[in-house]
Amino acid sequence: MSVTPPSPPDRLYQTETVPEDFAFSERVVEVFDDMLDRSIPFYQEVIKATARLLERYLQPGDTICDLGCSTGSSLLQLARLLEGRELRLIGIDNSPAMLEKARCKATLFDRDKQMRFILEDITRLQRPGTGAFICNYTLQFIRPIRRPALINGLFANLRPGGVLIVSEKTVLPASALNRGFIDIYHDFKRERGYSELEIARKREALENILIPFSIEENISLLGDAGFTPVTPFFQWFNFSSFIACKPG
Ligand SMILES: C[S@@+](CC[C@H](N)C(=O)[O-])C[C@H]1O[C@@H](n2cnc3c(N)ncnc32)[C@H](O)[C@@H]1O
Ligand SMILES: O=C(O)C(=O)C[C@]1(C(=O)O)C=C[C@@H](O)C=C1
Repeated sequence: MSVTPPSPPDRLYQTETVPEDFAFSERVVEVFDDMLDRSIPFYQEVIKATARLLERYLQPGDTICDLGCSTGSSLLQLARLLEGRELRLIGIDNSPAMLEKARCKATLFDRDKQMRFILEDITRLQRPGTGAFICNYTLQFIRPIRRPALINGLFANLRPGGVLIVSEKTVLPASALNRGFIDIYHDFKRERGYSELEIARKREALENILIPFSIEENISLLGDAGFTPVTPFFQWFNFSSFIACKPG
């Protein structure tokens, strides 16, 4: 079961005008839950896998901080999957429109007492003693040059024994296989009702905005910050999820 109320269908890229650069604008927020549902392979499965990992690592009283929480779908699902555990749930995003929607959804599902949504830039975050950070499909929107400082900051803000979960779109550099993975991803989108034109226009809008790293680059980024072990726990073609542990 998903804890997402129906969102209007994502038809943003059906129009013929030249697409603007992708941004988390009010137009995107409006259709965002439908967009994620139809654009991120195994989105719900990754949240379930994350819950399975977190229940093994977290301690009573721990805080889970979801970075780039958008409309709060992951935190709402985690609240349900980790029901009965004494955890504090915090969602952080720098889009007021996303947070407004997240707060409405939390109220709608009677979870508003259990979680807080905070307007903040994740590159300036100060939350020492956090038990787990989740950074799903968000790092790819941070300029590559700023990623090491962000990850170093997350390492510093985790308590010893804490974990960071990262999910990202990835790239296979200089590889013909990369083209194949992208084609398979576009088939996935087509099967979910996106037209050729919508797929092409979204791709253009995301150019230079969503900058994917390879699996190896993500692992190095996390390892260089001091996380060990670092390992993927999920992969579907050009989408991967990693767990990175701060030694206890
Ligand atoms: C693709 S969405 C993340 C999806 C979400 N994590 C989930 O799994 O449902 C990326 C989010 O990151 C947020 N974001 C991008 N840069 C940010 C920053 N520097 N600080 C905080 N949030 C940021 C955007 O507003 C957007 O809501
Ligand atoms: O539509 C795509 O091509 C995507 O990469 C999906 C993706 C993502 O992975 O973050 C891109 C933008 C939106 O934030 C939602 C999903």
